[in-house]
Amino acid sequence: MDFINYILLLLGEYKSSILFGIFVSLITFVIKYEYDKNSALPPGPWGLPFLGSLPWMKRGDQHTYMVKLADKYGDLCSVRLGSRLAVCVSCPTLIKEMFGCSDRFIARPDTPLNKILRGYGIVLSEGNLYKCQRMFLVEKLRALGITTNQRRDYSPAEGLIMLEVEELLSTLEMHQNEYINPTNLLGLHVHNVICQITMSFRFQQNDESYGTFNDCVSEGMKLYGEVHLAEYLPAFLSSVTELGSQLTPEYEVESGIRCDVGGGDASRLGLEIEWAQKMEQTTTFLYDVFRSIDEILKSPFRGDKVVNAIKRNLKEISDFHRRHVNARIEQRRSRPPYQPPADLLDCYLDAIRESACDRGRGGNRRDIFAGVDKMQQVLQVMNDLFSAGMETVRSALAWLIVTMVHWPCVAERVRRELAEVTGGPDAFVTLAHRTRLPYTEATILETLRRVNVVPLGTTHSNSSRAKVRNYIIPEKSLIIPVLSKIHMNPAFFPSPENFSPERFIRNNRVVQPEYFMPFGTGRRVCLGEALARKELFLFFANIMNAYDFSLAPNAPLPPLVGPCGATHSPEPYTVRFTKRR
Ligand code: HEM
Repeated sequence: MDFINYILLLLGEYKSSILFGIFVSLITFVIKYEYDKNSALPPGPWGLPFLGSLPWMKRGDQHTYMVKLADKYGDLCSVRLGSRLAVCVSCPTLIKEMFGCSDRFIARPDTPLNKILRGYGIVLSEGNLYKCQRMFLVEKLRALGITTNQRRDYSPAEGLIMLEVEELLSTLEMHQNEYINPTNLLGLHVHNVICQITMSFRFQQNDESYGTFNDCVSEGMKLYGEVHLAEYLPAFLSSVTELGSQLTPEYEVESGIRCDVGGGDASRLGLEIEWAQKMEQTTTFLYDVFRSIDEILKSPFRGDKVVNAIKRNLKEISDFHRRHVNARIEQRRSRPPYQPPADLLDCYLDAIRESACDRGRGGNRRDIFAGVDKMQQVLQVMNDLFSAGMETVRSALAWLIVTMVHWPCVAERVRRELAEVTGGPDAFVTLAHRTRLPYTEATILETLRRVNVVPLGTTHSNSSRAKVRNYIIPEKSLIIPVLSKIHMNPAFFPSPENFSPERFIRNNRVVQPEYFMPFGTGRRVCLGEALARKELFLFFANIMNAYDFSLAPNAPLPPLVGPCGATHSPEPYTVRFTKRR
């Protein structure tokens, strides 16, 4: 009893010292725990508690930050983005190993933005749905002649692209000798290629709806590719997750043919706007804390601008697709069944009908929709193909004009090669010419390397804890392939700042090293790679063959670095096209 009293007396007397001792031990424990946890991770900066390294990342410039990290910590490093761990990989062999071999690294991260789409579509889908959809799309694109094999024979896809090339060349003729920004014009025709493939539709010149739609797709890519600070904060994450789970399917399909597109949409849009508003509030708050007022005022994505951008974006894009899908469903009602599909939309509607018939007959054919809402899936695939397939190719073409203005000697050599093979500026360049135009093709590859249209690829994630090079990567980390670091690494590309198409030519043939990966690599390699390569070749070679272009006298050269969201595009510039004789 005396002993207990003695202890209590001591506790009373040294209360503050004991509390202090407990506090110090706790802090030491937390630091040691964090240290032990982090010591198993790939090297990287510690960052701030809760925020990680977010305050150091400029919006629209995260790829530069990732490149700097790789310079400092090596080709496998880690960085905290708020509560999320991101692993940046800039070793091509490692990227191939991680993305190519198993299913472990092919998931997509569950960021709030991704949650809004709830895994529909192709870019963000996972698991069984992803596998079935990828196989389905590869097969259907192949049927249109869109394969990586260099086929010499004419394919339907080449016909669609050539139609747009011809239209572009005649528009350029109308604007001869004016200084124009070619980016939107290129965008219109690239857009038409993907519109034709997906829905047999094309925009006309001066179509007013095109301008708005085009702005939405571009803005969507920009917003999607940016790191929004608020996306990575735990408190915010939970509220967004709640919103995500409330989103209900807006399309109902019965017997595989009815598409009810009324109701639900407004409430879904409302939730997404609410989400965007919350995100913006938090982002603005953090900006207020971490950046100077000047910088905030300069940011083009402040305040209601983000909310309006996302709002307009979602509405315009979904309205557009909904109109076309509805019109097609109507059209199919009045046409004889079992006609060959005209485009991807027809392929999908056929698949929906077939699965309904199969179910009706009690069949057990594999369901390519893996049990998800079919019409929602179709619409999101269309959306994904539009976004992924337009902005990338348009930016690459706009960059090709910039690099040709920067390096006129290369442009001259491309034109010489084209003249020798095609016979002159009045001829059309086709895919049959491709193998005889190695310098032209190598110039396209060198542009993709030098400007990096998709500098950070698309973020992957790991479904389970993984060990890589003796480091531990906790499950559901963000895995970022830093493609721009690889393409500007002097160990792979000597004097990387120089523009030298010759690095892709050996014995007069185009050779692409394994570490050149502008379309990513592995299981989730770009689905549109073959289409993009055909488009880039046909548009670029034909423009170069038929036109000279130049900047206004005394105009500065357009910079080789431009705004970057999911894609990296050039700053606006103007050039004058003159028909070659
Ligand atoms: C210059 C043009 C293009 C470039 C540089 C490019 C680049 C890329 C890259 C780096 C990825 C990420 C791969 C990964 O996750 O590891 C990707 C994915 C993707 N791209 Fe492209 N792309 C281009 C054109 C296109 C076109 C024309 C289409 C449309 C048909 C397209 C559709 C897609 C799709 C659907 C994915 C997601 C694939 C998946 O998750 O399985 N891309 N692209």
